[in-house]
Amino acid sequence: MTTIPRGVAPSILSADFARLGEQVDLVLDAGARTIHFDVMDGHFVPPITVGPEVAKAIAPRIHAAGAILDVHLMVERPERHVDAFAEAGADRILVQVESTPNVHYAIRQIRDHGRSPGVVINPGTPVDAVAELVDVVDVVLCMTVNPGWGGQPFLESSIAKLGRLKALVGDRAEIEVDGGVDAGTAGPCAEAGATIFVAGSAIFHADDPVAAFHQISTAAGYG
Ligand SMILES: O=C(CO)[C@@H](O)[C@H](O)COP(=O)(O)O
Ligand SMILES: [Co+2]
Repeated sequence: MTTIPRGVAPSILSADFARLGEQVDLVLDAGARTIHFDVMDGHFVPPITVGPEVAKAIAPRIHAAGAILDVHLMVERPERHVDAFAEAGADRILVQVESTPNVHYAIRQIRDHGRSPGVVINPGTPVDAVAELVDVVDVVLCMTVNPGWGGQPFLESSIAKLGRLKALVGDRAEIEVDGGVDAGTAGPCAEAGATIFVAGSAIFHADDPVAAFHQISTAAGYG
């Protein structure tokens, strides 16, 4: 496995898109080493968000800070989009196991671009769905809300699920959590085995996003 930054990964889904560069710089200056970028196509999930051109626009400032761009593809048939995001500067590309019959192929595409692959499972997807993929990815992301929107409450059943996922994954891949992560939920996720903590609204909707970043980092054990 390549070296992967652990800790809190701010999700720009909840940032002010009119000031996107400034908002990314704010969390990079606070110490974020992973910036999470949610891509939604209006099919796999109802909303439509951003694409490779926006990734390309923010990637240079992320890389200049020594951080990585973590692209979460909530799109049908992600294998059609891997090339564009790799060329746009994505460092890690996460594909949903539910989004394609060819998830192993998509992971191979990501690796062939020299990027880091990850696989994502939705709340309704059992951890066994990644059993044949753990050895070909760097990260397994466990959705702790249903995908598609920021600001949803953390699904408490995720803690027991993370325990089952950690038992399956062991030290073969990092475990990332995404959805409803805040200073209250990050600690239990860390105890259950998570090492990467995506947080959107808890950071960018906070009165003081930098303080929120530090609080969640401390709660996760990366303060
Ligand atoms: O992938 C997603 C949503 O589908 C996330 O990355 C959200 O951005 C998380 O937002 P919060 O739950 O932290 O507000
Ligand atoms: Co996400």
